[in-house]
Amino acid sequence: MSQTEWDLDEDQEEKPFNGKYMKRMLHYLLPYRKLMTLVVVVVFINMLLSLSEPIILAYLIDKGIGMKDFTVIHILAGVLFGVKLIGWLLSWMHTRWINFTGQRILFDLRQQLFNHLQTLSFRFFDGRPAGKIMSRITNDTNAIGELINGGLITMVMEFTHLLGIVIILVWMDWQLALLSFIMMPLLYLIVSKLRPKIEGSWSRSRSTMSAINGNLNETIQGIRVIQAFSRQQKNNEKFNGINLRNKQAFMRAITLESTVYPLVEMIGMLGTCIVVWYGAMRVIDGAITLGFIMAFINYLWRFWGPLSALSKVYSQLLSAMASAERIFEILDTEPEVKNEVKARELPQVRGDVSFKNVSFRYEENKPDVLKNVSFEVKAGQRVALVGPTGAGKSTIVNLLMRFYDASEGSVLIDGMDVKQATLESLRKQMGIVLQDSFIFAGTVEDNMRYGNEEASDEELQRAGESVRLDRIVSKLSDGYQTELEERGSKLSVGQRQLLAFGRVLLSDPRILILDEATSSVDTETEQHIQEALQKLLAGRTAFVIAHRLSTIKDADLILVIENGEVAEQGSHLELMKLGGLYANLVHTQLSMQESVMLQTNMN
Ligand SMILES: Nc1ncnc2c1ncn2[C@@H]1O[C@H](COP(=O)(O)OP(=O)(O)OP(=O)(O)O)[C@@H](O)[C@H]1O
Repeated sequence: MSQTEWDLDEDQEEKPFNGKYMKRMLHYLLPYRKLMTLVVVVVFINMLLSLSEPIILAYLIDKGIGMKDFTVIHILAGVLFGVKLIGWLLSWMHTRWINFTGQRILFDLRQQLFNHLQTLSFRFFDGRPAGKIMSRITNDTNAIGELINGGLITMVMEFTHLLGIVIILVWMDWQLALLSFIMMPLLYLIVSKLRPKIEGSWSRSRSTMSAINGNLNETIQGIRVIQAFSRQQKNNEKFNGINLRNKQAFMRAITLESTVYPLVEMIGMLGTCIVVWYGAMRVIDGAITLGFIMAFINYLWRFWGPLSALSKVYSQLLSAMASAERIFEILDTEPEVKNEVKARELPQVRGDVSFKNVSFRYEENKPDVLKNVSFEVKAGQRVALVGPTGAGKSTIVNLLMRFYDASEGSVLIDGMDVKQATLESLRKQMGIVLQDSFIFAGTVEDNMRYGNEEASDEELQRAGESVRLDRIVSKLSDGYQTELEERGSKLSVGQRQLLAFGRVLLSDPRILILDEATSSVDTETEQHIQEALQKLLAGRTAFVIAHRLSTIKDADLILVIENGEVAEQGSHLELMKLGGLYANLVHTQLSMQESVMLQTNMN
């Protein structure tokens, strides 16, 4: 599935309320419970202060202006100012505290996810595009952070605010209060009918935006292939389609929203107008005072704010539920390959390796990729793994590194089952160089020291010289301190390979795994690589997924893998004598080489 398709097949944006997830989310608040209690108290006091304003105003109108009492006017104006000032101060405080805890919670959650992610086994990453995992760590943690922090406080604050207003309105005049709520059923009907439509359109707008991002990502990553195949026109059409869908979804959402909310406000206003009309008449009747009706109307104005805030928090809550489900799914995934309870440190190994009747499948209910594989390798031997593509060569080294555990049988190092060793002590003694070595952003030295930070400068220099990296480094602007970009894009394929050799040599593993590069480099670099390789392999048990006849011929043991089985094993001479699959492979390669040489000579 392409990135774009994954994005169009967007995860659900909202999920019904789930008490279990809510409890788990609230757990993240626990370390900050004291501060949060303080926030709730401050918010509550602030709400009381804010609710007192219309009443103060009413007194000011009735007792001050109405009775022409300047002392009351002075005092109440001062009180009003004081209330506003304290309110502002309290708001400043609780906003600061909420932001502080919000950031702390986000920090904790992101850190926990990142730490956990690094422990997960390859199988977890096999079936998930990197973009999706990244979006979980960024977007989904944000959604949860916003809810457990701002959202919950808003909920408490606005709910008590709303309750306070209703109580005051009923306390002031229950008949007038009932009259002002006359439009509520109609409002409820409109909002409950239209809100899902608005939310749905926004959700579509977001998911099409995500598809736009996915498409951009795929285009940037694959720009070489796109241009090489001249696919720009086709890509434009595809992008146009997604872009159009995004525009339409946005327009629908904004049209609905700009119709519905003014409508809601107008209907709300109708209720207020009825109160104004009826209240004004009662003021003239002398049944109520001017200050009273002013305060009453003021509370009515305030009524809508908490309602719309609560409806927003509600959708925030549902989208946080969807995010929580995705995040907890990652956090609840146990690493498949992990230290057994009785795992021991693997002592310094000699390097004997044996596979005993090992079978393996990548997925349950799928056929075995390795079938009953057995072989013995003595310490210091060089093993060449050869065979057609998809035969299972990489899978063998994956099991040796314990990236996956064998489904049946056992993998032994110096006679000890790798499952009994702690992962760290096992992998510390192994080194792996893949065809396209991953280079991290940082300096050449950082990359060299990746497996052994404590190495001395001399060791670093020596490793660099051994693999002929020093010649490349001396041509770089800052030598070993030259900054490399992510994936080492400034370096050529051959240079990246030599750097990877240097990195492994410095970590000095007892067992080395090497996926020999198939891509051709110029003869000089090839010669450097071969020389570096000899240095690297010397004195270590080495498994080479070999493509070059020269490497294969030099091997102490050749394992010919076919359809997940060891079809033949032995030395070059033994296998040539056997005249089987290996002999055939060698003949094919030799005749290919001859025809290339013939062609070169003819030209
Ligand atoms: N992560 C994975 N999930 C599912 N199946 C996989 C996975 N990796 C490899 N396979 C399958 O397992 C089989 C063996 O793959 P493996 O990579 O070991 O072959 P290989 O001999 O190293 O091939 P090549 O020389 O092309 O690298 C193949 O059929 C492949 O499709």
